[in-house]
Formats: sequence, C-alpha cells, structure tokens
Amino acid sequence: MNTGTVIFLNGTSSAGKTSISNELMQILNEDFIYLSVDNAIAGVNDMLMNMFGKQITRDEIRTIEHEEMIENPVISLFHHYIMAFSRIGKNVIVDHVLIDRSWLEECIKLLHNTQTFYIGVHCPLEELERRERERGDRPIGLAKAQFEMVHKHSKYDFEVNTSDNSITECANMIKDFIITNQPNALKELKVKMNL
Ligand SMILES: Nc1ncnc2c1ncn2[C@@H]1O[C@H](COP(=O)(O)OP(=O)(O)OP(=O)(O)O)[C@@H](O)[C@H]1O
Repeated sequence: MNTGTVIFLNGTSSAGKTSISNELMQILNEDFIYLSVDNAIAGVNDMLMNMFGKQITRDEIRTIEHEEMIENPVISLFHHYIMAFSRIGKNVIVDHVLIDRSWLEECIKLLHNTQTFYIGVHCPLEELERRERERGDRPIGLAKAQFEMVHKHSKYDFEVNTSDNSITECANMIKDFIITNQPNALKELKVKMNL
C-alpha cells in the first residue's frame, strides 16, 4: 500500500496555518484531509461528553482541558492518527503547534519513514500580536507564549513567512516545493536528536 503525503505545518497561533491549509486544499491536485491539533483536542472533549455526559459537565471538561490533565495522551493520539492515516494512503495536511520537545520527538519517530514534508510557518511576534488582537478568538499572549518554543529544535524541509508573503503565495510555494522535492527533514532530525 502506498503511504499518503503529509504536509506538516508547524507554527505559533495566528501564524496562518489554517489559512494556508484551506488554500492548499483548493490548489492541490489530490484530496487532502485537514488534521488540526485544535480539532483533535475538541474531538476528545466531545467524546468525553458523549461517553460521560450524564455524569460530567462541559465546564468540568474545560477544567480538565485547561489544567492539561490529559493533554499529552490526547496530543499523542493525534500524532498516532497522522501516522495511521498516512500508512493507509490518505494525504493529510497537519496544523500543529509543537511547543514541547517531546511532541516533536514523537512526530519524528512516527513519521520519519513516511512521505512527510515538515514545513515551518513563520511570522514576526509584533504581527502575530496584531492578528491576535484583531481576530479576538484567541487569548491575548498565546502567540507570545509559544513563540520561543515552536521553532526551537526544528530543521524544516521548507519554510514560509506569512508577513512577507500572502497566504496564496505561501500555499503556492509549498505546493511547488512538494511536487519537485522529496522530504528529508524528519530523517535528518532523527539523527541530529539521537532518536
Ligand atoms: N498573511 C496574512 N496577512 C494578514 N492576516 C493574516 C495572514 N495570515 C493569517 N492572517 C490572519 O491571522 C489570523 C489567524 O490566521 P490562521 O487562523 O490561519 O492562523 P493559525 O496559525 O491557524 O492560528 P491558530 O493556531 O490560532 O488556529 C486570521 O484572522 C487570518 O485572517
């Protein structure tokens, strides 16, 4: 069975990952499934509500989420289904914020042998903070809190900067890259990080 192509976008909140993903799904010649870390967390919360809705309230689920009581297993499940979808031949676009070295390490271990293009989505902090204020649906300070961590250990196959280029330009550059190159970054990171 052929493995699917994974376009793995890593960047802070408000960097433009969702916007690039939507554009990519319009312009790529094959079908891609969009897998977002935000949706993964929301999906587990919905599952808990479905399973325990009579015994547990939405507010209690939010407390579990905000105090990060089950965060790492949920994120790990997300990483595993990226790998599983790829292994069964699905093309996926991943929208992720790798704020923890162990999350990156797990992605490398699971995906280094798949067709995963690891893409850095950059944006200067001042512009991230402007977008955060403008959109109003993310806590103020979220991008700043993630900023130092997200790209810390990474070496990418390709990088874009959404303050230098429009979303359409970024998506087209990513498309051009993936149809003319083979991914290598996760293999190199595996060696560099001794995994
Ligand atoms: N190049 C750009 N120029 C101006 N605004 C942009 C640009 N890219 C994204 N934005 C705006 O920034 C906001 C966040 O974009 P988007 O949702 O794509 O980011 P994200 O990285 O997916 O964020 P999150 O991880 O918080 O979901 C949106 O309001 C979007 O319109």
